[in-house]
Amino acid sequence: MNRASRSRRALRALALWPETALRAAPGHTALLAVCVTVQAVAAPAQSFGLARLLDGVTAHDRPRISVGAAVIVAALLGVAVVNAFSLLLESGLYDRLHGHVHRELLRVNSLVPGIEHHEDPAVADRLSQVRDDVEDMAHSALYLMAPIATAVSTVTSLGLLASVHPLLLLVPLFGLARMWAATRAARLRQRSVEEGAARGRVHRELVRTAADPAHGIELRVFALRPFLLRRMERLAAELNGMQRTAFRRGGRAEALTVLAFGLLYAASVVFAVALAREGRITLGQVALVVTLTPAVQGIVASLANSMSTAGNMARVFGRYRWLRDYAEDAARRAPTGPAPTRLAEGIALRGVGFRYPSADRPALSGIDLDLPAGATVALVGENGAGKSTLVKLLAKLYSPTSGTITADGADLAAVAPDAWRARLSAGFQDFTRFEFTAGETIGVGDLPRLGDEPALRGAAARADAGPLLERLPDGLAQRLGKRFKDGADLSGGQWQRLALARAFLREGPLLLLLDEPTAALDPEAEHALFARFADASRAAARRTGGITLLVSHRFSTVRTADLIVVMEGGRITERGSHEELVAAGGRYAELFELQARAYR
Ligand SMILES: Nc1ncnc2c1ncn2[C@@H]1O[C@H](COP(=O)(O)OP(=O)(O)OP(=O)(O)O)[C@@H](O)[C@H]1O
Repeated sequence: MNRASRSRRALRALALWPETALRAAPGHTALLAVCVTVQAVAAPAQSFGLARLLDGVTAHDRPRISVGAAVIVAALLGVAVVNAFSLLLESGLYDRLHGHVHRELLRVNSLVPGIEHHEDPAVADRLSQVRDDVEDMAHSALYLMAPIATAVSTVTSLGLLASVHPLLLLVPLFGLARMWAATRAARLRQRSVEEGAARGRVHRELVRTAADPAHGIELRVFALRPFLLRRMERLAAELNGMQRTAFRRGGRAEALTVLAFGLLYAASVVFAVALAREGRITLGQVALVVTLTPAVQGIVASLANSMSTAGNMARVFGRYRWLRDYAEDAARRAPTGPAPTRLAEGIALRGVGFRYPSADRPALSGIDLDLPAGATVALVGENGAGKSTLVKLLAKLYSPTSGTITADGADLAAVAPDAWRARLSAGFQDFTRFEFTAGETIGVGDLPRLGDEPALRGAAARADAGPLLERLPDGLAQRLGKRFKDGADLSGGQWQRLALARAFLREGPLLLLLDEPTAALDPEAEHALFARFADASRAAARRTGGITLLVSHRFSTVRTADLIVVMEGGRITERGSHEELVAAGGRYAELFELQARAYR
């Protein structure tokens, strides 16, 4: 990308800075801008007042003395009032922007229909950077005030200095060199942050793994803490090294310009005194130079800071803008076709292949499979065979890299992902532990029925979670999660039953995806649960043609399915009913026999 288009992009990103503040809290932003303007004018106004006062005293000019004193007092009072008021405004502005940014990121993230973007390391790094930028974005309205203040005080102070002698404008002009050095230093620092993004992500992941109580047991059993610590230290040392180099390179030029600026500043005071000795300027004007020049130094410093803040904000909002464009583009490209309301024939996969963006081998190849309407289909196969990948393709979380999936002949590629997912329900082995109330934990499986107590109890009963609800002191209203004082903690199996109840809440889904959702239950409990569920869902399946796709390693459950599909290395190797597959004497029969023997 050339320099012109880079600048255009930076300017577009920069425009989002005030736009975001004004959209989140227009009143607060405008009032705070007025406050900082008053604060910025106050210092030069006091210098001006002092000059008037001194000249009035030397010339015995009483009106001039009064004007000088009035300007000083007004500036002092104005600052006092505005300081008190802006404290209140600042916290309100931060809170509003913080809420706005979180809502906006959630909105933007939910525009992306699939989860492929999490697999692309470049996209994942940028997403992680945007998440890290949230605090900067939440503070951005406050950061915006510094450039406003700087602009106002630059104009007033430079105007006053030029009124004494135009040559004095050389001092702030030299300040531009300082600004260049500060901007370059900030750019180097930022570049080192971006270059270290991948390492930073791994480091954060390691910290999360080490600190998450969920991993506490394995960390202790395998004595993993020192191992994790060594990895973290190595990554931290690499990151620190990159940052140190950037700081050193940027800092040297910045220090030199600070020194040179100080020397020029001293020269300007000597120059003003010389002018006064020749009678070309008044005593008040000397005082103006002496008191304003330190302020000018401050202004130049804040100009440099504002430039570096603006550079930082251009990058922060640039990344956010990229995410927004990416998500809006993904949403625009997503199909919009309607989803079927019932299935007469079923779902057909033809020549379906899939390769994860980061993988060099396909996870699925040449899958030809018919899932008949109303059937219960079990997927079996060893770890890594491709079962979960197939489930994710059916949920439209990924799109096949080759082949087609059709529902009653209609290509799923043309169906809006949200519309299709509204017809699905799903339960996974690595389910989410929503730390809401027990009722809500089930109810999020079908948001319109979040508060429908009979429906929640029905789903809980189908997942055999009824006795669990009875044992909870507040029943459906019981808060879950040990992080809350009144929260009940559940065992892995209990959490899993609630997740299963969530999957069973939606009435008559066209496709119920159950990817080892009962792995934490014992085989008998799993078998009993599915036998009961199959009875209960048969009537609904007849009505809507809904298909249940179950992934399980438990053959006592698998054998009850209408159709069993065996997968190996991303391909289907066998299919049929339990009896057919056992009679065929293939891999299924072998695995079934092995497991049956273990239970005898
Ligand atoms: N996000 C991913 N990125 C890259 N490769 C992946 C990803 N997820 C899975 N794979 C690979 O795809 C292949 C199929 O994995 P999948 O999870 O579908 O297997 P599975 O049959 O469900 O296994 P399990 O019984 O262990 O759950 C494996 O080789 C796995 O390493």
